[in-house]
Amino acid sequence: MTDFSNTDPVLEIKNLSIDYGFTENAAHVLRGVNLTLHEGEVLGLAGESGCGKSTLVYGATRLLPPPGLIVGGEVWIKGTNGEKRDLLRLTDKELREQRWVDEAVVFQGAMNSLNPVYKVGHQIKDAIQAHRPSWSRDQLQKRSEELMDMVGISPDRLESFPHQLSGGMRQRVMIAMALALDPKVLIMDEPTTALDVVMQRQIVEQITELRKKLGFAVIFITHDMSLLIEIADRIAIMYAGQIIEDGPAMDLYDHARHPYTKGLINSFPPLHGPRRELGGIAGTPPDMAKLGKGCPFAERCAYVHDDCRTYEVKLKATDIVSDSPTHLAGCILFDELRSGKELPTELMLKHREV
Ligand SMILES: Nc1ncnc2c1ncn2[C@@H]1O[C@H](COP(=O)(O)OP(=O)(O)OP(=O)(O)O)[C@@H](O)[C@H]1O
Repeated sequence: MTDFSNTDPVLEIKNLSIDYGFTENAAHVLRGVNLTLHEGEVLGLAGESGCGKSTLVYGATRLLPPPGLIVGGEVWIKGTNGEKRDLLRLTDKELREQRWVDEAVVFQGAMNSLNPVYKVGHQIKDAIQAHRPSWSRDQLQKRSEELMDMVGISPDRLESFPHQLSGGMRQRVMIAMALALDPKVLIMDEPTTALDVVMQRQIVEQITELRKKLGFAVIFITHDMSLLIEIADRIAIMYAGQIIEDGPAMDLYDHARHPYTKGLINSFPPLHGPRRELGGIAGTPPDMAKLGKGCPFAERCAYVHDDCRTYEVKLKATDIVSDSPTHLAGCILFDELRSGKELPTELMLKHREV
């Protein structure tokens, strides 16, 4: 786990807002999200189903299908030439040219998106050729073999059809394809969810290895906090379309600030360390089409009080309780702590002590 906060950002999402629908009934699914990914960093994005993780990354990469609508914000990406451009303001042609080169996305359920009637090699070469039309057949073959090798599959499997590969192998092929043009940013939406735990582990280890070797930065989406702590340098937690906590992975895991993060961590068994009783979070996330004022977690929060009903969630430093200046949280308790009120004891404890 490394601190990348001093390295240059490769991706900066600023104040991104996304609606589903455009009538007065539109659901404001993403509300002013800020997120920064630094060069070479693995950023884990977690939160319960429906909190907006996929909407955030597909919106930020302009891959969001209708009725999703970007209603505001900026997404600055650093290209391979070092120049920063706002993805939301590129023309379609510019977008096509930079996609796969600057950033690549491995979609949720990607392993099922290989075309069943073409051999794997054909599909990898096709993807490369779209961006490197002048490459010879030999060059395409060589790069495809290199990519298969990189993700731990024998290059002779280029001759296989997707159904001849296991789920884990198909997922690796998708990762190979995403890395084909050496992108600086790799976005992975639940890349291991459909796989058994052994395969999950192997894929996570492989991504870690490849990241070290090739130096790309990763946004890794999952709802599995235990898995995230294995791979991420930094973790951002989403709830009801907002980032409610963002901090160095270990600090966030050990000493979660937001009551929601605490509940989320407590919902998964730890991969290492002593066994502990699992909790969970009572209730369900709010209906995004009917969000009112105040903290959207208030209804489910054990520490809720009157002021939470009008509190406007805003990420702020929590260095008042830790020495990590980059650990941010959007919870009224920390504002109150600053003004002299005490924090509930459970929130002062390290997660391992709870
Ligand atoms: N096509 C759509 N029309 C209306 N609302 C949608 C649509 N797609 C998603 N939503 C809503 O947007 C919210 C965020 O969904 P999103 O898929 O981004 O969440 P997620 O955190 O990625 O969930 P998961 O972990 O299940 O993939 C949800 O409340 C969902 O109901």
